[in-house]
Amino acid sequence: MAPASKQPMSGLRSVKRDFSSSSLASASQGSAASEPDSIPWDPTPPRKLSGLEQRLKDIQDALNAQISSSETTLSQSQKRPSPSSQAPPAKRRQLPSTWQSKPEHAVQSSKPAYSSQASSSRAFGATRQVNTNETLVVPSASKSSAASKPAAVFLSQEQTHILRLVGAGQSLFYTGSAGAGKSVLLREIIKSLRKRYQKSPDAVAVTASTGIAACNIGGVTIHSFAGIGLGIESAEQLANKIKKNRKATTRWLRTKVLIIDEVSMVDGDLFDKLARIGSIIRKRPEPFGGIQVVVTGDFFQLPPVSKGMNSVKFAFEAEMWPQTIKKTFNLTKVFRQRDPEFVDMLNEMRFGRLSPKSIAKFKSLQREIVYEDGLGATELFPRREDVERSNTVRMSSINGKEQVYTAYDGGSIQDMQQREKMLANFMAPKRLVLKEGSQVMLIKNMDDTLVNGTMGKILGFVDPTAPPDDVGMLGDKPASKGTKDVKSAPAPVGRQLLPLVEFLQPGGSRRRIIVAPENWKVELPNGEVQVSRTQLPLILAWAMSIHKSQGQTLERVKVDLAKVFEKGQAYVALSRATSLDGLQVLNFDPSKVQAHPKVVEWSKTLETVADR
Ligand SMILES: Nc1ncnc2c1ncn2[C@@H]1O[C@H](COP(=O)(O)OP(=O)(O)OP(=O)(O)O)[C@@H](O)[C@H]1O
Repeated sequence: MAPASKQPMSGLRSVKRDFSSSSLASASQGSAASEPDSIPWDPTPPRKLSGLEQRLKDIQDALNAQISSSETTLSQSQKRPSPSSQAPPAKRRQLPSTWQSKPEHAVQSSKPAYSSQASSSRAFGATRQVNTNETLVVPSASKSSAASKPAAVFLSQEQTHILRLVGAGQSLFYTGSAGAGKSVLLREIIKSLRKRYQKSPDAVAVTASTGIAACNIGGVTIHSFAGIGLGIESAEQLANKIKKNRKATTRWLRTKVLIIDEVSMVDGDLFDKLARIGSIIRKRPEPFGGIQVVVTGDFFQLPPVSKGMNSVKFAFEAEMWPQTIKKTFNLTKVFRQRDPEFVDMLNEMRFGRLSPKSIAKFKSLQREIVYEDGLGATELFPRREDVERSNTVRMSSINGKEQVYTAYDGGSIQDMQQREKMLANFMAPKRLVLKEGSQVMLIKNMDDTLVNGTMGKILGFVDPTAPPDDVGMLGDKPASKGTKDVKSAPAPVGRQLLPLVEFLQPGGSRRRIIVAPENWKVELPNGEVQVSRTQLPLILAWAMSIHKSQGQTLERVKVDLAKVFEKGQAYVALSRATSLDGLQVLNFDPSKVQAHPKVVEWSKTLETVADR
C-alpha cells in the first residue's frame, strides 16, 4: 500500500495538508449509521425471517394489498398535506391499482404491454407474464430495510468540512476531479438537509443540469424545478410565466436550499436568469432571492450542450456567480483510482497537458485484455446509436431464448412527449431484453458489495418462489460461493421468471443473486412524482454511452478515442476506470484530450480546503 503521503491526490493547487490518510468519520456519520432508511418500511414481523423469506412475504403482502386497495403511489403523494403545514406522511412503496384497471394518474406511455387474456397467471407480485418469455414489471411491495441499504460512507475531512458549511447555511460551490467523491458528498448533503427540513420537505430542491444527472440524485432538472420550459426568454419574461404557474411559484417561494449538480453543463446565461428569477419571484434583491445555493460539478467534464464550443459560456462566467457563490472548494483526494500513477495521468489529461511519459503509457493501453472470468469490459461510446448497435450484436451472438422485461411506468406528467423524454433519462430501459449469458450491470446501490456499476452475467432465469439452494434475492446477505449448477434448476411452468445473476465482487469473488424489480422516480420537492419507472435494476453492459457513464465507477472499461468529439469527453470516459489494468484505450491521440482554455484559466483561482 502506498504511504499516506503518496495517496492519490488530484488538486489544482498544492495541498498543504493531507487529509486523506485519516479516514475520519463524517459529521453525519454517526447519524448515517443509526439513521433509519429514508423510506420507512413496514414493521418487522415478530419472527425474524431470513432476507429471502422476508422478501417473498412482502411480495405476498403486496399481492393481497393489491387486491383490496386501489391506491397508487401518486394518489398517496397527492394526499400529502401542504408540506409547510406539517411533516410529510411516511413514504412507502406501493403496488399500483389492480392490473385490470389502470391507475388513475399513472399514464401508460403506450398501449399497455399486457392484455387481459395474457394476465391470468400471477405467480409473482413483482413481475407479470405477458407471454411465455415477456414480463411486465410492476412495482413490488416494500422490502426489508436491509435489502437495499448501501454501505455507510465515511467522509474524508475535506468532505466533512464542506458538509458542515452547508449545514451552517453557506452558499457554496465544490468541485474536484473525477472520482474525488463529489456525488458521495452530495448524497450526504441531501440526506442531512432533508433531515433538517423534515417538517417542510419542499425546502430542499434537488436539481441537476440534465435529466440523467437529476435521476442519479433523485431530483429534477433545474429547468423543471424553475418552471422555465426551455428557458430561452429573458429573466423577466420567464418570471412572468412562472407567476402564472402556481406550483412553480410555490416552489420558488418555499425553497430554502437549492442544490445544482453537474453544473459544468449549466449555461452561464441560464445561471444568471435563474438568479434573477429568484429575486423577482421572492421579491428580494439577492441572487436567487436569498435561497442558499449549493452547487457542484467539474468544469473539466462535459460542457453546456446548448451552444457550440466556441460560444460556450460556463456557469462560473455568469455575472451572478461571484455574488451567489460565497465559497469555492476543490476536493483533492481521489477515491476512484488507487494507483497514484493513474491518478496523475488522469489529472494531466484533465488539464489537457499530457507529459510524454503519460502519452506513452496511454498508448500502451491499446492492448487487448482477456478476462478469464468471461466478463468483458464495458465499451464507452459518445453516441447512443453505437451503444445500441454494440449491445445488439453481442446479444445476437448468444444462443438461447430471450426473456423480455417491460417496465411499469407511472407519474403525473400527462404530456406524452415530455413524459417519454423524462423516462428516457432513467438508466433502466423501458424494455429490457436478457438472455442466459448476457453481460449486465447493476444500476442501483443495493448493499456494500452490490453497487451501481457492479458487473455480472445472467446465469439463467428462475422462479423466485422456488429459488435454487444457496441463492439469495438481491440485497440479501451473500449466498455461499458454492458451485451449484443453477442453470439446470428447472423453472416450474407458468411461473414468472427472474434473472439469476452472478456478480463479480471486488477481489474477484462471485455472488449469485436473483434480481427483482426496483423503482426510480423523478420527484418535485413537494413530493409530486412526475415520472416513475419500475424495472429490473440491470442494463446490458457490453456498451454504454459516455453521457450515461458520467458519475459511474467501472472496473473494466474500453474506449476508442477516435470516436470522441467533444472537449471533456475523453476525460470523462477514461476516468470511469478504477485501474490501468482494467482500461483499454484504442487510438489514443493527445489532441483529443483537450481542456477548455477558459476552464484551465478559471481553475487557477481555486483553493483546496487546506488552503483556507
Ligand atoms: N469518503 C469516501 N470514502 C470512500 N470512498 C469514497 C468516498 N467518497 C467517494 N468514494 C468512492 O469513490 C468513487 C467515486 O466517488 P464519486 O462518484 O462520488 O466521485 P465524483 O467526484 O462524483 O466523480 P465523477 O465526477 O467522476 O462523477 C465511488 O466509488 C465512491 O464510492
